[in-house]
Amino acid sequence: MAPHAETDAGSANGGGHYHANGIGNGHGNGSASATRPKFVVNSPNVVYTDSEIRSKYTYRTTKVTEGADGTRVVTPVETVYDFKVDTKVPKLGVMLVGWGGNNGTTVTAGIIANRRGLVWETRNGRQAANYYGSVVMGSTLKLGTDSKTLEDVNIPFHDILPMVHPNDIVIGGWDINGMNLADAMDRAKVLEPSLKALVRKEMAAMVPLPSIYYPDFIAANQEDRADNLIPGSKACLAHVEQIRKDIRDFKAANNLDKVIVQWTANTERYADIIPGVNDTADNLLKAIENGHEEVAPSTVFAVACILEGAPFINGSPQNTFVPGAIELAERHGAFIGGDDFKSGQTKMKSALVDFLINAGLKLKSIASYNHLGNNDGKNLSSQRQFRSKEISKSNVVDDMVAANTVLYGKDEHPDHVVVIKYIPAVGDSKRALDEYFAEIFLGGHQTISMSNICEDSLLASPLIIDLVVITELMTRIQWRLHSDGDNGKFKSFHSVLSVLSYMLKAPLTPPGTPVVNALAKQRAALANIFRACVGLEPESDMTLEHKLL
Ligand SMILES: NC(=O)c1ccc[n+]([C@@H]2O[C@H](COP(=O)([O-])OP(=O)(O)OC[C@H]3O[C@@H](n4cnc5c(N)ncnc54)[C@H](O)[C@@H]3O)[C@@H](O)[C@H]2O)c1
Ligand SMILES: O=P([O-])([O-])O[C@@H]1[C@@H](O)[C@H](O)[C@@H](O)[C@H](O)[C@@H]1O
Repeated sequence: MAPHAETDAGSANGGGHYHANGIGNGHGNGSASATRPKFVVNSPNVVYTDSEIRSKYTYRTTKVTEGADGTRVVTPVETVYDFKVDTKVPKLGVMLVGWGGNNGTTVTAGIIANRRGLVWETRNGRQAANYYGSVVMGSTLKLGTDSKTLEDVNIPFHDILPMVHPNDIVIGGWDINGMNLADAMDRAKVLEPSLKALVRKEMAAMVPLPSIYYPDFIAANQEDRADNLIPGSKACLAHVEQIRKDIRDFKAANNLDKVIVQWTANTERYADIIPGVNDTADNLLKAIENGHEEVAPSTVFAVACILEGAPFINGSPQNTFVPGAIELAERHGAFIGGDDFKSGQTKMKSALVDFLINAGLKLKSIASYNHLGNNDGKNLSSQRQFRSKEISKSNVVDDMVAANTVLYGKDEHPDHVVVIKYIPAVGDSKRALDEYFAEIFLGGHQTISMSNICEDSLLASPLIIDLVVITELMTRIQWRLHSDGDNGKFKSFHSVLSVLSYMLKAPLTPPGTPVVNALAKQRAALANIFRACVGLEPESDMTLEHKLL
């Protein structure tokens, strides 16, 4: 049976415009246009204009100090902020580094399928495109309580503030392999043939831009892919300038208002942090100019994006953001975020460990094994690249353990092993086997064993979308202290977007600030920051209205 839905991309997409290295319906948002909010907050602290939402928000925290006699003194603290949200949703472009990979091809096909409302045949019947797995497009958050029924009123997460719709995102990018996206989609072996048939024509027109390739940073087994290269095998200013030009050209060719760059290329080995080389912004720029061999391709991309003013997100575990890169981002007020998409096994871990430890169950060991057969797994079969992943997968429990001093003494923590094996036969359908072993009441034990088949790219692709949509929104949110007065200067959030942590295994945070890995806390932070931008209190789940009756 012929797949259901048009196969002629042009008509199906309303005469969509396709640019080399980019897709888009050409009728996205056009130039930025103000988007009407989905609800109106009835408060003297919230003001709506044609182009902005302004809110006065009282942030309530609790400071703890040590009293003279050792007693802890706890003091409620209030800080009043002014938030300003630009409600003009831009025409957004995303450039993926590693566009021809499993994630890159899958997310591209997924956006095309959703944009065109595709339905395709599978062995289980007809399947419609969706954005399941995206917290922005697939989940809701509580707005408040119905004044009559006292029932929760929940809204799509996407509706809390004006956000880019993924269907309108124009995608392009780079790859060291020159295969067009349709053939690369076949190579990835992720999607149903009937879906691939419907997007093939559009994807065949997309060819990744040549990229930089420094062989020592990824597994040697990746060498046979490297046929689409910018000349040069180590960092240099020419590489930075070429990437910056590629971003400018992509933006102009697609009539974009903004471009965000995301690394979904192979996992690199860690770079050594070397004083005088990558420890400061100036040293890093000098090291690139001098062709220092310890500067990774991902760091060169990060520097290029920072200098070009394009937010850069690292979806892989390597230490792309060496201290010099972070300092450079802060100097330029450029947004960076990372590291390593939190897609399957680790996402489960960050929820389960939170549950066990907060239930007072003493987690004693975690054994995390998985095998997979895609190219990511092939690259990770090399020890130095695996080590990058082992670090990001292992540190995810640290904050939850450290927070419970009842269960854990100083420097005490569960045993934790991470094993990843490459077994080509299973392809992108990663098999994760986990065992959680905990001590319970009176010397008892609880052992939780789980098998988790994570179809890697289908779990990671929605995260790529969330990271992009939320990062773009963050470029339109500014704050100031209310006490600064009407002439106070508004500022953006810190360059390091720790608000992205829900989507990432090893959240990058502003220097000196703590890392939060607990999944529920990460999501609450995201939702409550956006609630604050429309003057709403954090959702406390106290529901006193249902208790003080
Ligand atoms: N569930 C997931 O898929 C998941 C979860 C977390 C993290 N990640 C990370 O995301 C990344 C991509 O995963 P994938 O499954 O798409 O891998 P993949 O191997 O299929 O794709 C990576 C692509 O990057 C390209 N590439 C390598 N070096 C490059 C460079 N310097 N410039 C441009 N392109 C380059 C490769 O040719 C390949 O096409 C990996 O680092 C992986 O560890 C994936
Ligand atoms: O996100 P998650 O499922 O915990 O971790 C995954 C690893 O288990 C897998 O081996 C790797 O190939 C993916 O890139 C991803 O990092």
